[in-house]
Amino acid sequence: MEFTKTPGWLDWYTGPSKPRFQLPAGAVDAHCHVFGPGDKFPYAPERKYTPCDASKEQLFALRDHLGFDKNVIVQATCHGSDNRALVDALKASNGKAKGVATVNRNVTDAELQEMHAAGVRGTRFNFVKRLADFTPREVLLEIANRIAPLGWHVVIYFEAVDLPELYDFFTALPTTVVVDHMGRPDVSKPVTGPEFGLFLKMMREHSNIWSKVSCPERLSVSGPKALNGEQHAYQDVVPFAKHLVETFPDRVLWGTDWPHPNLKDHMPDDGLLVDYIPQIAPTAELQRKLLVDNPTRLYWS
Ligand SMILES: O=C(O)c1cc(C(=O)O)oc(=O)c1
Repeated sequence: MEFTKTPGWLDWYTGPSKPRFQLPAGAVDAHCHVFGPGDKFPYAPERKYTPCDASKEQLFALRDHLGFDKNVIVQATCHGSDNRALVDALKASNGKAKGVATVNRNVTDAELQEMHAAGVRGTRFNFVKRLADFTPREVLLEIANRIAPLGWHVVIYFEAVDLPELYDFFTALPTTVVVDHMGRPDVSKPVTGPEFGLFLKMMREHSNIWSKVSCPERLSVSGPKALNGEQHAYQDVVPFAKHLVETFPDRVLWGTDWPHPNLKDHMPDDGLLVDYIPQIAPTAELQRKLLVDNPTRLYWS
């Protein structure tokens, strides 16, 4: 099938730099995606955007170039609940990738078992309105109760303004819960303010809730951008991510978010995104927890 990219689509950055920051041995890129290729794994009819292709081979080449050991591949909304591209990538990874799928209530136990065997360890619930249609809470809870016995967790993606309304649902989930991209804080507001304060309270009071401290390139208002050798990118996001890493060192994950769906402003150099990490995890111990220990515990044990 032939697909036409969403107008204005930015393709991922080719020829990323070699990071100056040397990743610790066993580091995991714990949030990245594969897109298609569309002629083999068609994009879902209900998708909200049509991306460029981003294959498993290209993802694994990036992993090796940046110095990561493994990947956690997260089902992208452009594939809906058709997890074939994800499962194909997991099976081709020689044990070097685990996955987070998107399932609906019609998924069978046999399908869940098959995904588990391929390396899926979580399911993703999306509350970002521009990306996914609304699913009733009772359906999501039903899915969470189905996947819990497999030892899977739930990944949630939402915007900070929606947290007050979603708070009770999130904190009642029966599994480990991993928040994508810090719950998308408005970084022009203070890190000590009430909006991020609610997110911090949720993490403080619920030890099953984890956060990915990823996507500064999405959240930053001030920049500077991770381009042209910039070693101090996305200054305005640093206090938010650093606070989470230092306060909850055993419940944070980091990922590139390659191939960076729906960026409108610029496409970062992934090598420089890796160079952003020591700004938010300033010690070797914090870096090891963020990049090695935490993702290994959640996905490989
Ligand atoms: O902010 C986004 O547009 C976005 C989209 C997706 C997806 O479409 O799955 O995943 C992400 O992690 C981020």
